[in-house]
Amino acid sequence: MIDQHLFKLAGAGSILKKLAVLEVLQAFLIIGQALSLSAVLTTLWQGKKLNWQYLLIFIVCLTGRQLIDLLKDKMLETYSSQEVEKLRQQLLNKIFKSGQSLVQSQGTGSLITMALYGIDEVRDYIKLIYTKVLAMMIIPILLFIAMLFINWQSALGLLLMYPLIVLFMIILGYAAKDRASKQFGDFQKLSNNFIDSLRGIDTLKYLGLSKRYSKSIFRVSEDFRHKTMAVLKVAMLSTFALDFFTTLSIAVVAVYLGFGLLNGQLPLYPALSILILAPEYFLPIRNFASDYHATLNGKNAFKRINELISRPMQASADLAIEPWNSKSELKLENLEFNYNNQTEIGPVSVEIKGYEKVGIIGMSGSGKSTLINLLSGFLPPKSGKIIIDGQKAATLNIPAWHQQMLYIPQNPYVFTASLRENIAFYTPEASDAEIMKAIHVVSLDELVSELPEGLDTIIGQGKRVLSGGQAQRIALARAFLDKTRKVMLFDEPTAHLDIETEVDLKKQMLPLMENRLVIFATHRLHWLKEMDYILVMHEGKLVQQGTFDELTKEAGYFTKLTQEMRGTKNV
Ligand SMILES: Nc1ncnc2c1ncn2[C@@H]1O[C@H](COP(=O)(O)OP(=O)(O)OP(=O)(O)O)[C@@H](O)[C@H]1O
Repeated sequence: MIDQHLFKLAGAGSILKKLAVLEVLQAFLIIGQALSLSAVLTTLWQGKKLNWQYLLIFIVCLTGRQLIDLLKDKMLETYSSQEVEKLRQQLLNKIFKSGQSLVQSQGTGSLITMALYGIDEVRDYIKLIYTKVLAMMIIPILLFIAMLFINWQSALGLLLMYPLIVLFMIILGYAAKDRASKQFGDFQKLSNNFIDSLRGIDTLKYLGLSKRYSKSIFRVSEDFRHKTMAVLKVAMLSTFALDFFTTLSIAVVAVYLGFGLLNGQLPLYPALSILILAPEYFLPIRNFASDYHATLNGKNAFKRINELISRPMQASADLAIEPWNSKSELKLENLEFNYNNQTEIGPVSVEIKGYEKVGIIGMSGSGKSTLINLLSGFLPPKSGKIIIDGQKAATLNIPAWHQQMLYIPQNPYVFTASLRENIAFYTPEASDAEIMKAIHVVSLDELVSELPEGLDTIIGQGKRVLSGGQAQRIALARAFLDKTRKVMLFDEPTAHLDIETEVDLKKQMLPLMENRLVIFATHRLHWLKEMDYILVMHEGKLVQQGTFDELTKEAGYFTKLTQEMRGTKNV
């Protein structure tokens, strides 16, 4: 019913001990409040003077109770906020460290939901469970003992109802739990679906499919609504059942006490004390039950977040590798990778040296991006050997390797930040003159002159949006500014540019590629002539490798591929 991880949070033991002490104190105050109020009412009933002493005790107990509630709230607010912040940090670390593999497997929407709403729900979950469970474990026991001393028959009567209530709560709790986890699953599906449709809104609009897609969102939302209603139905049913049973047992005890009073077998004071204590005796369990359903989302979110945090991290190798230089070597031996145990990529065996320019060519889906991702260390190989700088490594997920890499993907990300910050991404210390030079090299001068605040204009999502080609030129300008990183990984860096712009840009890019290791995946054949060595990919396999001249002389797949490409593409 309650996630055990909750009690394993740092500092849980200490705060639970403090809360337990406060609950015990509160139980005594409840007893004091009931006894003093009964004493005041009894003396008034007997026609005597108002007993100020008992009234004062009553006021002190009542005020003390409220103050303890306030104190508990404050302690829990501070504690839960601290703990969820740590949890959020751990989750974000996991997301950032795992990178694209985690985002791809979980979905962006689901991860956003988890890091924002999920974490907030965990905060409520911690607060509710910590106080309510303790109150339920401590207060009824102490009140029961007090009632045993006041009138043991009534105390036993009230006790009899307890197992029935607990049993009922367990049954309904299980029913609600099942429904709530389905509801949470739907919530994640809805988030992914929504983000997905927002991202693809242009395509949907152009294809005239936005209405059909909005129906699919409507269907998922409706599913979510039905599942939420199912949870609420069980929640209401259990609250009703609990209220019914507790009210019934209090009524039975009240009738019993009433007869005792009428027969003169029971004095007013104990009868009144029991009557005041009886609802307090059931209050903690009622509070727990009424909030239990509200905490189910928190429980599901907490479970999912813990699962994500404890997912094994992609292996990384903390090798101290030298900055890449003209003598450096990278050897891949039978490197293999597969997506979800299905699509096989590899085996790839290749030796890359110094400042070579290595082209990767192949049809769409042949595995070029996957090979680039393996070389960048963003994906972990399934098997094979990597030898970098004479050192063996199971993966290229090596911090020292990343620090020397310039990576330009097919769709470079433009951050919502100023144009200056976006361009000086690798080199925040770059001067405006250097940035302007980089802008000129990648032919972005026109864009800068159009922007109202020049380099200070905020670009990216929600601000001035750039075209695909402009985003790629920003990525190239970033690379241009950095003189220290010696490894360049290009994944079709000019895919969004028209051929004229590309030819212009190529002139600027070629000097940039000098004295660097360049790995360049491309569809465009004219780049291949600039490469020292070419890897030819076909259906996930490295089918040929060699220099441009060697490959053109061989009657292999490369010749067929280039012929096909010449027939369809500009070269
Ligand atoms: N995240 C993924 N999950 C499952 N399969 C994937 C994933 N990414 C790529 N694939 C599959 O792996 C194969 C190689 O894809 P990859 O993106 O490496 O090809 P590519 O040559 O770069 O294609 P393109 O030129 O179109 O970018 C394809 O069959 C693709 O469907």
